[in-house]
Amino acid sequence: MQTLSIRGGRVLRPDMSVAEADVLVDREAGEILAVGPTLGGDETLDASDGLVIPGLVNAHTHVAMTLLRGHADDKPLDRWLREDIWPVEAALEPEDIEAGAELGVLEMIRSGTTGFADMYFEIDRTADVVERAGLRAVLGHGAISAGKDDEAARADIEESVEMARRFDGAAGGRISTAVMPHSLTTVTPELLELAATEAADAGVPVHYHANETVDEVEPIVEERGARPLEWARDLGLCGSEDFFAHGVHLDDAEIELLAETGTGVVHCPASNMKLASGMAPIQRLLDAGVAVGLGTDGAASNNDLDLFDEMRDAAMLGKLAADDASAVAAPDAVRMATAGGAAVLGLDAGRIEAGAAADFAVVDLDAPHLTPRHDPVSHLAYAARGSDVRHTVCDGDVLMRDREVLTLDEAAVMERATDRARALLERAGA
Ligand SMILES: N[C@@H](CCSC[C@H]1O[C@@H](n2cnc3c(=O)[nH]cnc32)[C@H](O)[C@@H]1O)C(=O)O
Ligand SMILES: [Zn+2]
Repeated sequence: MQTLSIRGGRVLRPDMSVAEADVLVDREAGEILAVGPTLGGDETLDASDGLVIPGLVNAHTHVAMTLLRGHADDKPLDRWLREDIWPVEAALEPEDIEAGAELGVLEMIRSGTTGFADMYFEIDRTADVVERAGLRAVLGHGAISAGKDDEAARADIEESVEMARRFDGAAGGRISTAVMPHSLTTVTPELLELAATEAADAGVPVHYHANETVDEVEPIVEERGARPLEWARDLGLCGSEDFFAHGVHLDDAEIELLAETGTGVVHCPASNMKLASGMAPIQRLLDAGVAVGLGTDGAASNNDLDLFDEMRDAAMLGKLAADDASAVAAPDAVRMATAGGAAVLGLDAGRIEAGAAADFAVVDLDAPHLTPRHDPVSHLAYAARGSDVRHTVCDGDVLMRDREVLTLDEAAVMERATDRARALLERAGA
């Protein structure tokens, strides 16, 4: 057995307590063997002055949108998508997806993220990047009906189903998939239903956008006489494996429905603030026992893929939304970014304990903004940043050691993404 030992640091336990301990990993099984005092190993990672935390989970993103970072800011969702994003996305080529996914994955590894859910185009390219870069992902082809004739819209859903079948279990099991109809308002009811049936048939979840803005909720209430998630449940989109992004505008009955059905919600606080979509009722979701994870959404509405920012934003916005400073406390934010997201995505990760997947990050606490160290969990939620991550490990493999990413050529990735982004905007006439 090949072992890896993370030594000399402190460990964040599943109950959010912190203890001095080493972590011993079975590299081949990609599993944590033990957490305890001075454990030897074939290879060692230095965690002194550090905190070992579960790898962060970015439960909703469009990873190749890194190419559109800073392309269009300061507009609401509908106008932002229609005027700025969709026209450029129409000019995307497979090579762009690859370059953008490499950039996004690089940024995620650097900031301690080891698992993500991605809804985008050309997922074979993203799958290839994930395979090479070494992290975990739930991938899906985002399918949309808006702007397409019936036949093209149906073909898009069919492509999403086919991709989900093809890539489920890829990269030695690090990749799983979902059928991903874009949203409750941009995909026709017939095709939403088809997505649900086909996903069940393929044994994969459904992932979509829902209740992001008031403008999306109102037409459904008017046309269907039901709240969007009540209607989504009737279409078959609210199973215990299924998950959706946003859930900004939810009423009590919908929250109860989500708890009862086990449907996962991915909270994207930065995107919700930037597009002025609103404040999601996160404390109410947590109180009701709904499974909640955190997502950055795409880099064009965030504008980065740093889950540390998301933890802080979730805690801050959660308090504002509840008008209560005790709402969405630091441990809640950290839990959503780790075990919460892992549960939403169906990953056996998100906790540092024997038997769990060896997905973790070591946060360097030796920094002015993390001094003094009264409470490391408070620091994770409120003071730490992605750039404080020293090592990142996924599936027992070291993806970043001493801030050097080992699985991607950082300079080459940034250069290629810059070139492809420039050419893309030129091609799209943007
Ligand atoms: N096959 C589809 C692509 C859908 S991918 C997912 C889409 O979600 C878009 N997107 C990114 N962020 C958000 C958001 O916050 N709400 C809704 N859509 C978003 C993104 O730009 C992308 O077009 C097509 O033919 O257009
Ligand atoms: Zn999104």
